[in-house]
Amino acid sequence: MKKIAILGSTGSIGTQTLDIVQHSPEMFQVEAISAGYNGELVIEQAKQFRPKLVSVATKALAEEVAGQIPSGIKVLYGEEGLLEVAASTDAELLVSALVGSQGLKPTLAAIEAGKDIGLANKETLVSAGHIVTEAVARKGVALLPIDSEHSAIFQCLNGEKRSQIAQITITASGGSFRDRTREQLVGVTVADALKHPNWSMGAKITIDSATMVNKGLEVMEAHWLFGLSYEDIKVILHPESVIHSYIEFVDHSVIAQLGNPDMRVPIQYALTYPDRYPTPTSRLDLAAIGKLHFREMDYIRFPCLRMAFESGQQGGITPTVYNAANEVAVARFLKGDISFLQIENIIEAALNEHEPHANPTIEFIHEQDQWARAFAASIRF
Ligand SMILES: NC(=O)C1=CN([C@@H]2O[C@H](COP(=O)(O)OP(=O)(O)OC[C@H]3O[C@@H](n4cnc5c(N)ncnc54)[C@H](OP(=O)(O)O)[C@@H]3O)[C@@H](O)[C@H]2O)C=CC1
Ligand SMILES: CC(=O)[C@@H](O)[C@H](O)COP(=O)(O)O
Ligand SMILES: [Mn+2]
Repeated sequence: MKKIAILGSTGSIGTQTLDIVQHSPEMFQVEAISAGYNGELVIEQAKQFRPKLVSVATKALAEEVAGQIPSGIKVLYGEEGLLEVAASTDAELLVSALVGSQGLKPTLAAIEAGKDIGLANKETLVSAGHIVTEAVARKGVALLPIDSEHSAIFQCLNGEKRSQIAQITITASGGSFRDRTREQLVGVTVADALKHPNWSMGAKITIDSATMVNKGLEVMEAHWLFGLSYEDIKVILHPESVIHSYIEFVDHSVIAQLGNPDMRVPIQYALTYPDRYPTPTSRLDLAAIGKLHFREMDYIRFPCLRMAFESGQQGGITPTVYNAANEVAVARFLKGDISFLQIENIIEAALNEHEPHANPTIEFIHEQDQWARAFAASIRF
């Protein structure tokens, strides 16, 4: 039985992780879970999965939750609660599925505590890739990708030598506004932006898919996960999200990983790696699908992807700034405070304003993350 902990148990990845556990209860034991503000759901999860530890965002909610779940389950809150869920229990593996760079500190704490990581929270690697990968190597833990594209590449790499990769190609669905011109993006609504064509995900990543920031974060995530230079990472538009990504090797042989768009497949693979077991998902029927489509990526239509490549290539503190500015810009868009196209204006302004800095310490990363957030929040149009 594998003992796991989940950061973000009430989110899209968190609930799908618990769905996997529910499907194979003999395989997993949930030691600890963390939620933010969804008290009702975390109470239900605590009753069903009986973890030893639950954490929520605030003290008031912790008190409310403690009164409604079986006695004996410890309830914590805030950053201390996240750190305890990540690092303090007997869990062997942490599913890191908070949204945003708030996942960085608890994910690092879990690594330092010797736990394997199932990584959904890509912002952690974007914001502090060199710190996270150094800690992973020093502690000898496994960093197992949950993000569908990175799970695909990881699966394609089984038994292959990384030195024999010519390039990897990450597929992008194009998000909710794939077929609109830039002119047609003026005045789009939050509700429209939240309609992803293929995946049901949290609000922040769904907006990131529409701006193509998600693909930008994934390019930087792939750089750190697979040790690839940015010249060897390509992005292609693939509207169906059936090919999750592929690798071309030096002999021009190409290996791809395919499947219906369902995150429970990569989540379970991270939980059970290197073994595979049945999942409660549907089988891929290529004959029924008939055709798959591909298009060259248009970096003028999607400037956030261009800025992501530039930020990754600049390295140092720049990806931290790109990510933090985007997090604030997306929150402002979701609140109705700015328009869709102003998300990219905010990222660009933060990148222009920041001072590049190579090899930042974790303290400087946290400081610059805060600087970029304050800057992105201060911009008026
Ligand atoms: N969803 C998907 O299919 C995919 C997601 N990812 C990545 O996985 C991560 C999670 O995404 P997703 O599951 O969609 O996001 P969701 O928004 O659905 O879930 C986020 C989780 O984080 C919790 N949370 C948010 N704010 C706080 C806070 N201040 N304190 C404590 N907990 C908090 C939420 O709690 P609550 O709801 O209780 O407030 C929720 O459990 C992201 O980094 C995303 O990019 C990667 C690939 C696919
Ligand atoms: C499911 C998953 O991994 C998401 O990150 C997905 O990739 C979003 O889709 P697009 O960013 O390709 O629209
Ligand atoms: Mn993805």
